[in-house]
Amino acid sequence: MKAIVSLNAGSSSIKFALFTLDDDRTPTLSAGGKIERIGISPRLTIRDAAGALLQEHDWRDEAALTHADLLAWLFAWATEHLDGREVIAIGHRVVHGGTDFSRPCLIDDAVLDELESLSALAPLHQPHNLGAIRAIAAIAPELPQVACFDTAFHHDRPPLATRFALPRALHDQGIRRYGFHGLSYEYIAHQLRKIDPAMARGRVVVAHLGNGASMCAMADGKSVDTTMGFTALDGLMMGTRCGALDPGVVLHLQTQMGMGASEVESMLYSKSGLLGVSGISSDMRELAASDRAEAADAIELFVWRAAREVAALTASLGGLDGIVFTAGIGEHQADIRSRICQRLEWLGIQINEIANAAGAPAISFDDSVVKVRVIPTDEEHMICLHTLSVLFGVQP
Ligand SMILES: Nc1ncnc2c1ncn2[C@@H]1O[C@H](COP(=O)(O)OP(=O)(O)O)[C@@H](O)[C@H]1O
Ligand SMILES: CC(=O)OP(=O)(O)O
Ligand SMILES: [Mg+2]
Repeated sequence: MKAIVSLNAGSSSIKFALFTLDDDRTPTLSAGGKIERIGISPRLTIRDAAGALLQEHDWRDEAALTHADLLAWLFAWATEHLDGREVIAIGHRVVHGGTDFSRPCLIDDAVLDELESLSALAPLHQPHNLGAIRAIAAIAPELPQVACFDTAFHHDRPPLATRFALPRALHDQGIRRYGFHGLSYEYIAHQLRKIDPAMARGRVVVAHLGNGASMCAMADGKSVDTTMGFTALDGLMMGTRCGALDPGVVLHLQTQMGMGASEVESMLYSKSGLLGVSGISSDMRELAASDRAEAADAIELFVWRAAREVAALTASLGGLDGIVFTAGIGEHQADIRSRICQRLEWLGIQINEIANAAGAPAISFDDSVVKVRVIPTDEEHMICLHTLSVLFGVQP
């Protein structure tokens, strides 16, 4: 049986899925899993389509294990467990597509070189995405690999939303707001159309709150604005990233405090956010379980910034009909959802605390002006559909 593999290397995780194809090329999930907490204490789980556990592994306190180490482990596991399935292509999430890549594409050396030149704009992601592609090309040079871009969903936003108030020439050189998490937003837009078509046609803010976090303002399922910009540093506070920051701080760190560019980069990408403010962890579950004041400060800032960005995106949309929470924190941490919504009551949001705590899919009261939903994201599914579209020309 033919199969497609989707690989999604995030900043703190590698998610993957194996889909088998029936005769008319419809994909069915066969197994999927994730290695999470990379850089802290990696943990792997692989499940079959029914959710039954196939494999579990804990690399306790092995913070030094890299994405590449863990990928090698995963290949070895996959090779042993393909059970006669023939992998016909691998689809990858590639975080940055720059100005040129507005749709998924087959990867060749020229594409790889161009994507490599964008690595500096996504240092927590692009090197892992491209590293996986190169590793697979070395083992199976004939196997088609497809790049699916996080930036593509935002490509057709109104031009205003892509512009920085910088000299015009810089925009033309590609220094503009791109936006990320596009595969997740595209999947949510598809799901929302099925689950709640009226809301899908309206003005919706999708809050992708994971280790990386951003929000997308969607009108009729299309991105009109988003919180991330030129890089995945902008916007919300994240696990280890600062989010929106007065650029004067960067100048001050360099000119007055003598920090070099790479030191500043490492501070903004890897030592800030929840980790930087709490001094405890980048992992929201750990902070929620902590009774230390620093953990509470970090969570409060995360919530406050999130509520502020929902309001900003509401201005971009000219009003708000719905909010969708998704990704690790958005799907699983009811208290964070509740606290963000409480700060937005003035917008007409009435959250049903019982439904929210119970993990229900709709978490606002029926008469809430703004409807609030939780929809689990599935970037791997979107990657599979895009890979099929590149191979066989069927649009997702
Ligand atoms: N049940 C859960 N599973 C995964 N992540 C969770 C869960 N509950 C809370 N989280 C939080 O979600 C964040 C990870 O989100 P995720 O979307 O998996 O990240 P990534 O950006 O690496 O894809 C962490 O802060 C984690 O603590
Ligand atoms: C773009 C981004 O921040 O991705 P992730 O959430 O996977 O880190
Ligand atoms: Mg992610």
